[in-house]
Amino acid sequence: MAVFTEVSEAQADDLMQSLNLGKLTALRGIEGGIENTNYFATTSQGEYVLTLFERLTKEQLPFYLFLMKHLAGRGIPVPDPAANRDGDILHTVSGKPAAVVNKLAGKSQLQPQAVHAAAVGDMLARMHLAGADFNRSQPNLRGLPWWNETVPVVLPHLDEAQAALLRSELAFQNHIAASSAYSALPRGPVHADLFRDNVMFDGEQLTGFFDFYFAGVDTWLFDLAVCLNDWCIDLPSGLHDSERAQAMLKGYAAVRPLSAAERDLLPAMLRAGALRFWISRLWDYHLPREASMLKPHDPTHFERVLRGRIAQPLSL
Ligand SMILES: Nc1ncnc2c1ncn2[C@@H]1O[C@H](COP(=O)(O)OP(=O)(O)OP(=O)(O)O)[C@@H](O)[C@H]1O
Ligand SMILES: N[C@@H](CCO)C(=O)O
Repeated sequence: MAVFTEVSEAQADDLMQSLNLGKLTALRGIEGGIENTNYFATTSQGEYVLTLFERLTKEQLPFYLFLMKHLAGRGIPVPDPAANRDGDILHTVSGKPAAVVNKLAGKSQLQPQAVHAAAVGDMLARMHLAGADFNRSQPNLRGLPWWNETVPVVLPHLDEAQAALLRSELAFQNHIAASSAYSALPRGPVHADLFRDNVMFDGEQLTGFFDFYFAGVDTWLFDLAVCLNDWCIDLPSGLHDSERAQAMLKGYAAVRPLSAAERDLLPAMLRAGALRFWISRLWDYHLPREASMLKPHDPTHFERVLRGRIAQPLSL
């Protein structure tokens, strides 16, 4: 259940009418998700998603919402936040910041084949290019500074071998981030959390992707590494699937070829992507927040992925 804040039909109807989206005919709480309150709202005009932001602030939200609007305007299939007569896309419902977006068609593909990985690679590259001239900037709030802050907090919960791995990988990533090769990587707005549950498919056709609330400005290669670490890793073994990875890389490079610096640093960014989600899952697991984390994700999965990425670096 991901309804942390109740919204009445009257409240939702008022909002939908102020957005010129028609009269509310149905309102249904959405069960998935652990961060925000989400409802499907049906009106006389169509189907929408109403989100009340439980943790993100009014200062952080414009970056995500305007990025979605920018990408949607460029034909990227992402939810388009609805504006009121004054052009505002960030609203207030029950005292919480809120947004209304169009409902995307399709469903998640939780057992992807190479064809799905290729479609994600293609779409990710299109998103990177379409976002290149987005005029707002916000860092990836789950990037290196957050890893440096959070590792000492989770270390006491680990056994000796895990703690040694976490410390040494963090040192490696600090070293990489200070290198001139890393500075040469192209960057821009990235999704940073484009896992299987955030992409919709109709058969083999990618129909859209959502959940931009970990987006930020970072290297495009990091975004690709996050996708490779989810779409091209077998569950629950954590083993790399070469066929899906080659398909994703090919799909991406057909739209935006990787530079020499990106090819060189792909193994290091695959490790960075695994480290990022190992840390966040450890943090969520050992330091649960009130009224959230109904079912924390397994941190050991990304420990396995990281060990695999170190033992068998992916070479291009
Ligand atoms: N624009 C959309 N179109 C269709 N379905 C959506 C849309 N936005 C959200 N959903 C549905 O709502 C569910 C929850 O949304 P989401 O994943 O964004 O939750 P969250 O709590 O905000 O984030 P998290 O996944 O990080 O816990 C999704 O799994 C999806 O089924
Ligand atoms: N994709 C994240 C959850 C937050 O969206 C994870 O699997 O740890």
